[in-house]
Amino acid sequence: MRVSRTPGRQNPHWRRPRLPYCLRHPGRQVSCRPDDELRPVVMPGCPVGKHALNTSLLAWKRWLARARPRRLAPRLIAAVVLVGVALALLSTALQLYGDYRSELRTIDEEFAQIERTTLDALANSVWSYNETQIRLTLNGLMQLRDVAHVEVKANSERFEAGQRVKERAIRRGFELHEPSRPALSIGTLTVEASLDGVYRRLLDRGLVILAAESAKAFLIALVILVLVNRWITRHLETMAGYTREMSLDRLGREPLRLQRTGRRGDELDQVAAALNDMSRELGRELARRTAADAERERLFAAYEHNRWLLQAIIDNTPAAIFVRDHESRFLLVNRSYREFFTGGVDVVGKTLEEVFPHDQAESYLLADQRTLRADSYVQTEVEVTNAQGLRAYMAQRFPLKRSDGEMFAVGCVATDITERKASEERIRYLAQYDVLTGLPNRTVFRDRVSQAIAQAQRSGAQVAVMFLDLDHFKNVNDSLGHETGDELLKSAAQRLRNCLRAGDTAARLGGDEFVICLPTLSEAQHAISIAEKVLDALRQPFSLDGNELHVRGSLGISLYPGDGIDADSLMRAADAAMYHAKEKGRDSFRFFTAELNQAAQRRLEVANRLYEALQRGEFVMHYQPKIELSTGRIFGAEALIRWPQPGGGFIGPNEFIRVAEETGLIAPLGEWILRESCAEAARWHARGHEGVTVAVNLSPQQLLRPGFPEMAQRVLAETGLPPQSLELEITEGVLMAKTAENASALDSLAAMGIGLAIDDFGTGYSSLAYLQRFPINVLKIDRSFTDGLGSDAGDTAIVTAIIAMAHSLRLHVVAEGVETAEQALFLKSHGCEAAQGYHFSKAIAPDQFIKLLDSGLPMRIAPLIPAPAEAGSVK
Ligand SMILES: Nc1nc2c(ncn2[C@@H]2O[C@H](COP(=O)(O)O[C@H]3[C@@H](O)[C@H](n4cnc5c(=O)[nH]c(N)nc54)O[C@@H]3COP(=O)(O)O)[C@@H](O)[C@H]2O)c(=O)[nH]1
Repeated sequence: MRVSRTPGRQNPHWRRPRLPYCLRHPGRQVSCRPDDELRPVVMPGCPVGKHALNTSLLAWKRWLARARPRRLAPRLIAAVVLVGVALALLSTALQLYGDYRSELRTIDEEFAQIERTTLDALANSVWSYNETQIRLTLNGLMQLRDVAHVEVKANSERFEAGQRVKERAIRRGFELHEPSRPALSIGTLTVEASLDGVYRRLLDRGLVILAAESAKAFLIALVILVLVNRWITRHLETMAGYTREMSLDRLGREPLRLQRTGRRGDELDQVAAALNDMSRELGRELARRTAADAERERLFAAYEHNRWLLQAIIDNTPAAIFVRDHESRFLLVNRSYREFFTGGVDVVGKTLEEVFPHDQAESYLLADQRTLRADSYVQTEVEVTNAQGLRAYMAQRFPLKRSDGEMFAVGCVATDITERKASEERIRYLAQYDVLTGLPNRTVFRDRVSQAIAQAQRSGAQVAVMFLDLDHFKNVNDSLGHETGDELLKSAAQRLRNCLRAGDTAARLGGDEFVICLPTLSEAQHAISIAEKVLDALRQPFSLDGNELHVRGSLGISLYPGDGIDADSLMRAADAAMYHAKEKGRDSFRFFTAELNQAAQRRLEVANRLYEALQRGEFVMHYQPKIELSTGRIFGAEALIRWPQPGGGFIGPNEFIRVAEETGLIAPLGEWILRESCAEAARWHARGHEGVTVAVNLSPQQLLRPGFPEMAQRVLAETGLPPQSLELEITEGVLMAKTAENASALDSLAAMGIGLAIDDFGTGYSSLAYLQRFPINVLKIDRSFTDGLGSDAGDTAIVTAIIAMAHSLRLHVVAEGVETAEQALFLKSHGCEAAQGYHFSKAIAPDQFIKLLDSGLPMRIAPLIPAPAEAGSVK
């Protein structure tokens, strides 16, 4: 880049300020902007006449500026010549003046000489009146250089020579004295010297001097010019050319070199050195600035990139982001903010009041101010209706500070928490309500009962707590499926609600268990009427999925303060009363009593002792023989668990299996039962009773647990029992629940060779479909049907039908609960392959069972061994 000769137009660094000026007041500057052009302006209050004059002066100045010689040498010559001529004139004038004075002195000396040499002779000539001599003397005087006229006056005589001079003459008169008497004047001599000659000589000499001086001055000027040109001007031109040619890329690189010999160190060298210094410094400065510019450009590019990146990030972040200054003016917003809060409109530069309705703007402003006052994060929740509907946002404001610590704005990141809030609401709901029925759950119910108790304590009223369980709900679930079961629970819950007043609470504890709280009960009779109302409501048929279901309920009632003084004790009491109602024939209600309290306490005690009993190995297995009816041979046994109690007797499985299921202990307990039964059967085999099978009852929860088939396989491997010698008894309900998982587990078990029997067949759905679908080998007729054989036509018909159906499906049939020889004979005559029951043997201890096997005797229709003491009696 070259340095411009008119830098103001091209290069801002070299720009010469061009100030506007007033045409009327050219010397006066007026205020201007940096980019103002030189332009005439008229200042107010300037007389028009002066204005015109100033315009002319300006024009002249410009003309002179243009006409002024550009080169230094001619100007120098002119100056030297002018000065030389002036000096020559002065010197000539001085010389001429000296000559003039000298001429005058010469004239004076001539007059003195006349006085000395001529006056006495002339006085004698006059005294003697020697006219010729007088005339000769006068002519002689006329020979003097400047004498122009001489005149002698004596008495009346007058003698003269030359011409009288009227002006520019010096006249001198001399007295002529009588030679003998010097005091006596005899006449006068007047001599006139003309100055014309003097002047002429002076002029000639002046011209000569002037010419000589002028020539001298010219020569001197010429010499000066040559020298100045040689010593100065050409170097100045070199400097000018160097400066003109100076460009940004040559700065500091090519130093100025003058064509001079030797080291002088004079002003020119100093100027050249200064120029080189300047060029070098400028070069360095340029390099520094270029580097700075490059760095600035790099930084700016980086800044632009970062800004773009930041904007891209904040625009693509799902959170809404804004920055507002002290005056609530938006400095920055991202795309999400525009979408969520301003309907897509860009609001940067606008204030809150310009964007939002007054109330909204006011609340946002208050939040901003709170953030600035607090000087820390401030979190608020905002609800906004936008294109996505009503959304909730969590706005986290934070103060923004400058490097000096001064707060200048509020930043905010607002995240959409609509889903989270909905989830929280849902979690809160789930924590308090039963999803299926919408009724409060146990936690809320306990709370309501506690509140009711607190209120009753003040008012002296009673509080009733009811525990309701749907009778045989399990059967509905098992036979019609869970969906229908769920629908039934929902409908039952609705009916419960309909039976209650405002202020009463109905809740679902889980499964088919409901609880009701009646606060401020004035008398127990009111609880009875509600209980009857509830049971009556349940008695009305339920129409679900095209089925008409008849459901009953069992209901227990406890009262505050008589049956308990807190929510838990009242609920336990109502639960016990409900069990009592079930035991007493269902579809009824019972109040809690002291005896029930004992039973409930016992259930609690069982639950508490169960784990320790398992750890200590307190359980034992008993085995009930299974008889082949055609031969009377014992071909297997059903393993039945017993819990012996100190002092004799057992706690029956009916009492603790359900507790084990409720507490989750059924898993380890079930595994122990399987291992113990398989080990025992392996012992039978070891004693030579190969082929004798053992049937183990499976709780529904056991089969549904993942890994059950693997566990069974492990147990068989550990005990050495062939899989074909193991039969697992499952209920119909197990097959109905979670069909896919069951099918997989049952298939695995069957694939191993384990036999599968359906226990209590006939009490559930009795579906042929699942018998075909699952790998079942055996049907066990429930003892409730066996019980009516021969006496109850219905039971007899059912049993014969089951036997026929099982055979058609190529299944073996085992009749349970055979207590009489008639029942055994009937079953045998109708093709039932096997039976078990008290008629043959109760469940007996392992050693007894081995003895029975070892005896090798076939079972007969009549019992072979006397019935032992009641093994299942409950302690
Ligand atoms: N998951 C497991 N359940 C088990 C296990 N052991 C037993 N049980 C289940 O407990 C219920 C009660 O069993 P229990 O008190 O042992 O009663 C069994 C027999 O004693 C009884 N029985 C047998 N024959 C007769 C009879 O002729 N008359 C009569 N009144 N009762 C008789 O029946 C019960 C066996 O029933 P079932 O299982 O249906 O074959 C009971 O439901 C057991 O299943 C266990 O180890 N695991």
